[in-house]
Amino acid sequence: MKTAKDHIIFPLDVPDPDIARSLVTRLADDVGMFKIGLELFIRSGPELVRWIVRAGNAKVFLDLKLHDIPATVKRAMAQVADLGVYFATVHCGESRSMLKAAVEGAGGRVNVLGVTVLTSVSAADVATAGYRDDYSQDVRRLVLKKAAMAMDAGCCGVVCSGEEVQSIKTTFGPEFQAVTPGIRMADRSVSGDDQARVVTPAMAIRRGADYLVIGRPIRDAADPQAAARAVAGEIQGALDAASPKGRDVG
Ligand SMILES: O=C(O)c1cc(=O)[nH]c(=O)n1[C@@H]1O[C@H](COP(=O)(O)O)[C@@H](O)[C@H]1O
Repeated sequence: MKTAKDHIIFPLDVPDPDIARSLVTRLADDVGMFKIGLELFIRSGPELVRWIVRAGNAKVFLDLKLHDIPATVKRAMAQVADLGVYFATVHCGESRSMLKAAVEGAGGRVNVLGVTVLTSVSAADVATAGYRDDYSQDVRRLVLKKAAMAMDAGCCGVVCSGEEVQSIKTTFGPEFQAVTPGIRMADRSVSGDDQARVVTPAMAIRRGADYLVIGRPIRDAADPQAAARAVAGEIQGALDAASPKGRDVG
């Protein structure tokens, strides 16, 4: 049975492995998973990934967002799978064969998530990139299209924003995992924010998100532990309020 903190993925978006280790130590009781992204991986490599996996009581998500020709993605994902992490990412991109290659490379040893449309991308960005009007006017349609590719390829789920998560769950069912970044507390902003499609922790849970990726609101708080606990409290409130028949839009 998942507890509130198990829904929280904390990204170790820091440049220094010592800072990352100290955050892991401080937050291990308050979040369910640590995410290592490009910044830390480029600096510290697989050794830090192995350290966090060994450190124990939280899962590890290696977020390298692979995007290349299928043969290259397959070989890279096979290396990721060797590290013993729980989640890894590949961009949904334009080709189903790249997603299939990622799943093949994973070989059932790591859960592959397809990244649909980044939460920093707005409808205007989608229009500028040349997508058809029905996609730029409703980013959700593009997210659903990419999620369908991910499911067809055998991904365990997708990364999407809280604006699309309910449609993902309705369309692809409860087992298809929805990981939702772009999480912001209702009462506090983040300086220089680059996220475009954001929701609160309670909204994400009510709409069906399985996991919330929440970085700066915890990392930059005066007391990151207290901030993580506040997020867990809000998640618990939303879980308690959810009806047994499913969650509604909030
Ligand atoms: O794959 C991701 O984790 C991801 C996908 C996405 O669409 N948007 C997104 O923000 N992320 C990651 O989620 C985290 C968000 O951090 P904050 O914006 O600080 O909460 C960062 O580590 C991003 O790399």
